[in-house]
Amino acid sequence: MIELENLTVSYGDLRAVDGVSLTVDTGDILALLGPSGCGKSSLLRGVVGLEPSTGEILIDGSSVAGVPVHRRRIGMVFQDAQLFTHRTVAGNIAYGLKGQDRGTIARRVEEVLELVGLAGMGERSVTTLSGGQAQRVALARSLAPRPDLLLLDEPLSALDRVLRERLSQDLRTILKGAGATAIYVTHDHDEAFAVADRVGIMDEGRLLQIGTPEQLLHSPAVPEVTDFLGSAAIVKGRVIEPTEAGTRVALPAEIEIPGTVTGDGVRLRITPLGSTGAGPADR
Ligand SMILES: Nc1ncnc2c1ncn2[C@@H]1O[C@H](COP(=O)(O)OP(=O)(O)OP(=O)(O)O)[C@@H](O)[C@H]1O
Repeated sequence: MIELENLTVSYGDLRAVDGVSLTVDTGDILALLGPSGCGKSSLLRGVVGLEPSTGEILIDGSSVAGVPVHRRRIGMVFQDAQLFTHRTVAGNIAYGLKGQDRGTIARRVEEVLELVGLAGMGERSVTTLSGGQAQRVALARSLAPRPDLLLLDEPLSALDRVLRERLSQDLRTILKGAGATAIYVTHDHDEAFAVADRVGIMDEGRLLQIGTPEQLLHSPAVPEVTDFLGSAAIVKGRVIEPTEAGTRVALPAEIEIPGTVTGDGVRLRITPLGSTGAGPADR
């Protein structure tokens, strides 16, 4: 379990993170969502120890104060994969496993490659990978040492929209498969809702509200949450079966949407909600 108590990260007079307190249970994924400059990356950098911070950071009840970055057992995945180009895929993943015997390393590398959907690609040069594959390798590299906490800073934002949507689904499956406790930073609502169990909305260094997508949309704590998320309705759909084209889902015959509709109809956008565990919903 990760607990932040009154975490503050300052650059001179600017409080980029301003007294944030939150908890992430073991195995849960929290997305931090907010406009550019609200302090999301600074929060991650404070937690991992790349920026000095005040307040408490507890991992499974123990404070990480004074623990150097490389001893914190925290993995990080960034927007660009930041792979070592002179190493193979397997060489990149093995990097975080130094000190273990070769057989153990080889087994773990295969295990995480399978987890991220790249089984058998260990000997490939990383320079031959697509952007999406490179991010999967970066994720595998971070997961390999079984970190207590994984921090992901806009890991999909360099990819195109279609790939981003597909990978956000996969990412949730991968993180859940690894049993990872994760904080996932993004400015994309759909991505946050697809990947996370709970979402925290940040603005100007403060955490405005933390909750499930339903709680944020239906019971916003402050008007700024609605300003940022916009109005949306969550309509639960029941998953019937997978089909060749996707998934067959039953929706209620009539749904209520916010606002007044004056035209001929409405267009709906479908966002699977990772947090419900109940399958796709219509938003
Ligand atoms: N090294 C730094 N020195 C001074 N100010 C900084 C530094 N890094 C970030 N800031 C400022 O801190 C505030 C928060 O920045 P941060 O990068 O944490 O926000 P963010 O929400 O991650 O933004 P983005 O989504 O654009 O990455 C911003 O006002 C930014 O200008």
